[in-house]
Amino acid sequence: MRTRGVIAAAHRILGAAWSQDRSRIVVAALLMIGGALAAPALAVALAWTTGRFLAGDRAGAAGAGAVVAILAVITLTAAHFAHLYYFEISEQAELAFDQELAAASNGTAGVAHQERPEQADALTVLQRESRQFQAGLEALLSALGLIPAMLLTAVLLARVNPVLLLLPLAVLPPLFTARVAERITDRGRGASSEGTRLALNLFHLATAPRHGGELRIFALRDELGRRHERAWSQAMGRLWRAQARAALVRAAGQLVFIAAYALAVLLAVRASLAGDRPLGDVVLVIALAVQVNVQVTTAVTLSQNLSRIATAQDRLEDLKELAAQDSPRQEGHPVPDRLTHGIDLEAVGFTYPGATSPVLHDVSLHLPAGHTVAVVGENGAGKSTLVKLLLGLYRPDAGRITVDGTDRRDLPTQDWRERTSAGFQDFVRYEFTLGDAVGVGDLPHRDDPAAVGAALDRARALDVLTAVPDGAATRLGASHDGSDLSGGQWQKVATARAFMRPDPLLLVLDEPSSALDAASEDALFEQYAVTARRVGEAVGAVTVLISHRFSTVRSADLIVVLGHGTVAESGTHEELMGAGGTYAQLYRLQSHAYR
Ligand SMILES: Nc1ncnc2c1ncn2[C@@H]1O[C@H](COP(=O)(O)OP(=O)(O)OP(=O)(O)O)[C@@H](O)[C@H]1O
Repeated sequence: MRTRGVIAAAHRILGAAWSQDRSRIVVAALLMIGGALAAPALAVALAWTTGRFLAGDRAGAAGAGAVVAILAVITLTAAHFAHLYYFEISEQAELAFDQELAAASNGTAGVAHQERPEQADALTVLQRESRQFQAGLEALLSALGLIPAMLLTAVLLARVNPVLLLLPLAVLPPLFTARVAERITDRGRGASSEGTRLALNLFHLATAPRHGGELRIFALRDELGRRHERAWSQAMGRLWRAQARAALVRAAGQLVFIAAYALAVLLAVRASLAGDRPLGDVVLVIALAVQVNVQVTTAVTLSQNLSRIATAQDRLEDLKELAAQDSPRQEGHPVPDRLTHGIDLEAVGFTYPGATSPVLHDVSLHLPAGHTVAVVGENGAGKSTLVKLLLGLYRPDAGRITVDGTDRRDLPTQDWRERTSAGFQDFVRYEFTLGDAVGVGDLPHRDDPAAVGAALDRARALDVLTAVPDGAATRLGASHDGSDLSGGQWQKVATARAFMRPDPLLLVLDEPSSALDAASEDALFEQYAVTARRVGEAVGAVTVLISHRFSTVRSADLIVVLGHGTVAESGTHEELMGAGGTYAQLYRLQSHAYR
């Protein structure tokens, strides 16, 4: 057990809760302590009731019985009332953890850390652990009640017979076998997880509305049903066998405690028959011995929970440390108001975290200020990677990128970000109102209907506004009972978001028309050319467009063809056609296909 880590975690949880609302914590702690002490007190009251009853003291027995009832109510309800007091505070602990995790995850300059295997794994584990933090305060408050309750139980048992102090030792075998059983069940879960995943996937396939058409056309219902049943029964068979073995192991451990329990009761009975102790002691031992089992088991579970929280906390700190190595640059060379020269890539090379070979190598390019640049190349050529480097989401491993002669890394990250905009290929579907889903592209103007309307117009997406029931106020996405958009409509919203910032120095559109119909695509590119010209003239912006449609890229001022991770060709449409290389071949191929 990592005692120091656990103490640090406990200190942190209590400290945060204390600073939020002392009085609630005090009341919750008192209720937990009261509830926990009521259990051994109940055993005493039972013994007392028995004694009074045997003594023929009816009134005394009735009074003691009333105390039993009151203590029983306290035992059963105190924890629930305590929960009402600490519930909100413990939810806050989870929220605080989630926020810290989100900050560690997204508070960096780039996104590379999220892809390094060790950090990606830590993130996945921490996302699952977040619920633990909500339970942390409850665990601590329970521990606060448990300690005096265990002490009181020990004192009461020792008074009957000091040998009974050995009872907690009898709880250890069941605890040990419970852990072994848990491991057996875990292994069973692991062995059946592939089958369970497959079965769930088949179930999802068979029930998700969007698969309905295909399933009917190919008459796959029964076939899926058979596969689902096979996968499910295979997985459940394994799990059942594991659980049966685990139950046997658990029962073996419990037998040890049952033997010790019987022995303890026998000791009390013998002392009572010998007239050394009152008969009430037998009742006391019967009730207390069960509590010893509960107390020790709870203590171990609580310390395991706290240990898990401590581990999660350590992981989060490690993640924060690693993320801090890539913290956004706050100061540096000021970002120019307008570009006069442009953006240069000088022998840039890049390898994804965890990958063995570079995606880009020796890329040298001049992207002139105020010009439109089109990037083309086959799937996986590195086009999206190139624009992510330009946007500063990844850092080049080799070479550098300069903005009007200044290394991009010397520009304050936030200032550079504010002068860039992008429509990504894997854009986000924000389930906000339509207005917000567009407006967040420029937070200061998020609530400005004119700015949102203009962005929608630039993206040729005004039809989305009229297609939804409440215009810009329509909540988007399935999670709101709102209007779910089509794939093309979502893409139009993403492009409109990219057009929100009024004067970007770098505007990137990565395949903005992949989901659009032909008419929408033409309208978008027509409007894109207008926007590119406008920002080019206004601030010398460089607009970068990635597209597989050669007819749309031909009008770009510069066309860059990527191949084998580097620049294969670059020039204007006319120059590249004249050179008769890859571009010319592909262009002819596409125009031939269209004809
Ligand atoms: N996050 C990532 N981690 C590791 N490898 C990646 C990652 N993203 C892309 N790659 C790899 O880098 C290469 C270039 O990918 P990229 O997305 O830049 O290509 P692209 O030219 O934009 O392709 P497409 O035309 O299909 O969109 C591919 O081989 C891809 O598998």
